[in-house]
Amino acid sequence: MVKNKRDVKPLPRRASFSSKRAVLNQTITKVLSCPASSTSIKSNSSANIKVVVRVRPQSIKEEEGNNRIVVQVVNDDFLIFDPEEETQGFFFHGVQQKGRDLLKKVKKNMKFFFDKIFATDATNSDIFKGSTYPLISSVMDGYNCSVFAYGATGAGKTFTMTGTAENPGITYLTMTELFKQQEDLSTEWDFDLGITYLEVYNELVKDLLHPGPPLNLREDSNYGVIVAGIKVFKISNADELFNLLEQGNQNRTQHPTDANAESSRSHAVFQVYIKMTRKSTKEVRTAKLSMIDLAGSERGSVTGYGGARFTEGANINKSLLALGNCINSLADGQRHVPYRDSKLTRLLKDSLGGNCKTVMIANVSPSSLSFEDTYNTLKYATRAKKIKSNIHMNVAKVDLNIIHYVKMIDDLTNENKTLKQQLKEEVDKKEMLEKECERLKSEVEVSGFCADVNDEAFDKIKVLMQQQKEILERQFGLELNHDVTLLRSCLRSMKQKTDTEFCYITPIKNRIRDGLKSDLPILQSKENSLENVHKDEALIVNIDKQVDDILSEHPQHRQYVKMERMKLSLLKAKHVITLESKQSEALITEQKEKNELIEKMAGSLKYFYQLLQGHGVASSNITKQYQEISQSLLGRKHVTWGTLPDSGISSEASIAVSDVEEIQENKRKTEDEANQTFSMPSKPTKTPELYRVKGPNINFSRPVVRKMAVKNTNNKENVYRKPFDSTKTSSLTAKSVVNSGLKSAVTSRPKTIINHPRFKR
Ligand SMILES: Nc1ncnc2c1ncn2[C@@H]1O[C@H](COP(=O)(O)OP(=O)(O)OP(=O)(O)O)[C@@H](O)[C@H]1O
Repeated sequence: MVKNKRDVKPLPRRASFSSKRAVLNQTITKVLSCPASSTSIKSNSSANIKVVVRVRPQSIKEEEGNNRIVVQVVNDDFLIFDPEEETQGFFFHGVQQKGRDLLKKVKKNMKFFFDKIFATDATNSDIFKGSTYPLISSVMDGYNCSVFAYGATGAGKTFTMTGTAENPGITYLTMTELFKQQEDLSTEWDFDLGITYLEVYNELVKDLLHPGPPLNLREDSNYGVIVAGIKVFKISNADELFNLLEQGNQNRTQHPTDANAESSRSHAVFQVYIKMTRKSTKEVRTAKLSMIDLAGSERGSVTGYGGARFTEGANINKSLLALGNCINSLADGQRHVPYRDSKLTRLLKDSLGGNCKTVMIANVSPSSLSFEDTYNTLKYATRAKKIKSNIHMNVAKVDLNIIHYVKMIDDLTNENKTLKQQLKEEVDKKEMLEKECERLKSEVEVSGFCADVNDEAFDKIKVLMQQQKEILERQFGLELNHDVTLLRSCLRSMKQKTDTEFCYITPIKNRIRDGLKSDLPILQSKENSLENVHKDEALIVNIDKQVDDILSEHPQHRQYVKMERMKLSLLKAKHVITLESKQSEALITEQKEKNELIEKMAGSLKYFYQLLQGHGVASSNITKQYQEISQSLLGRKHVTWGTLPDSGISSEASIAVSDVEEIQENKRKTEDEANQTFSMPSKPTKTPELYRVKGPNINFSRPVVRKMAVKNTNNKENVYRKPFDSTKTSSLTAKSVVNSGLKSAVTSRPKTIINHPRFKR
């Protein structure tokens, strides 16, 4: 039983939470161990706002005034407002009259139905179980959700949302459950969680956790209305939340009024941003959970205040009126909804008519003292029931066209085959070089020449041969370093591109084009160091010429020169072997990673196909494509469909490397295709203009909650870097650059060395 506001325990926004933490934790544990209510929010693409009504107990004042009870809760979804009293008959001079007592007011006796009705004995944990508990799994599935408490001043909104230390409100209960579910899912998902807490007071938006000047609202195509400059706090457990809530509530504007001793004079909006990344597939889900404690509406006469308090009240009423108008427009299905009439309605735009599962908690007093307020609240709540919102999961890959997956898997499979073939060639080449090395070694031994000649020509030859050796050694060092680094960096950047873009819809053309830009600096550096190598090569040729000239005059030194040149050849052969084996190593690693990637993609493909199927949007074409790709992977080795926990299929599949010709044919086709499709500039003359990339990223470290990018049904295309100007292009193509990076690293350099005139000798 509620006494007067001043008689009941203080609300936590003024109480010290820390001292009551222990009691509270026990209560929470009890609350959360109770089974959840059967109320459920269905994950339809279109859902009505769920409306629950909470009737608070009478306050002492109401009780003492012996006021009539005007709300009769009949069962958990039906109540009668202003019920008929027991008919006792109307007697006049002891005689029962036929008509009714005209002095008595006619009762409204109105029947209201809601999704759930909580009578006066309901606790906050009951409200939690019947309202926000079902929302939590929706949040985890990537749906935006919101809950707001609506009602007249003193109707129990803050008690419901914030509660007391003994009877914690649903904000705390919801967050505790959210953390619990987060922990349960932590083996499969990585979580990023941030919160904001703000108030709208006198039409000004203020950060409650980081007080400062008023903040502005901005529209974001993905996240609807966002608050520019609000500070997002990262939290990882309920305790941290507790402190922040306490801190925020301290900052909330609150003044006593006649109607409510601790009346909240502002609308408080608590928001949680969640980003979930599936560890296995890198699927990203984002969701926003908003919990709103509205300021109470009041009649000027009831508050009994003038001046600042009156302005306050007028602003509250103005924003609530705007809210009522929005509710009416949405309920009537009107195209224009006046969200812009107040800051509150702009903030609630998402929750009311956007991509959001919403629960409205209508708080009412049962006493006839609040007759009008209760009646209005029930009427608005009834209107709100009619609002439908279009909801969708904020899952980065749900709208991925399955054909892209098929193409990506095909590409990777082909690439894998090519890599295997290259690897085989490298191994063969290495064997050949080792044999050549042995041969040269034995030749040197057989020649058995010992240079003891001591004349000027011989000294000159000696110096020149020594110079040549030094140049070659420097060249080898450079080549080894450069080619291996280049190959590694090419492979790494290719892998990064595939990995990061694995989970978004990215037209392959754009993806490769973007990737090329990052390869350009590497190609540039390759060009530079190749220039040095060419200079060295010219020097070597020059030295050779000088030696040959000397030999023509002093043929007696031919034997010595031959031996020295053989030594150099031996040196080159060893160098090539080292280079080959380093490159083979990198290729083996790359091949392993490609296999893993194919395996991951196979798992993702299955998961998303099931997801589409679950949502009833897997068309026969998609099903056919899916079956084709799964057929082509089944029966091949190393592709395990069971990478996702629910995949069910555990058969092993292979990516066969059977036909070298087929591989080359495929590669040729792909290159032709890429050549026809696009080209790129010969030089990165200026930094390409960057465009906003919409992706499911939440940058909590930034002060502004910007673009918590989620794919929007209206906005399916990602925005990429500005395409290159096709008029300024060279004949380089995506594939050719990536391939040439690879090819040159893998094959060109060794070939250059083997074909070098000195080496051939
Ligand atoms: N279900 C309840 N059980 C016990 N006490 C309650 C309940 N609901 C509300 N109260 C008490 O009623 C008083 C008014 O509640 P509360 O401050 O939550 O109203 P409010 O709707 O937030 O008002 P305002 O809009 O003016 O801030 C408080 O003292 C609160 O403790």
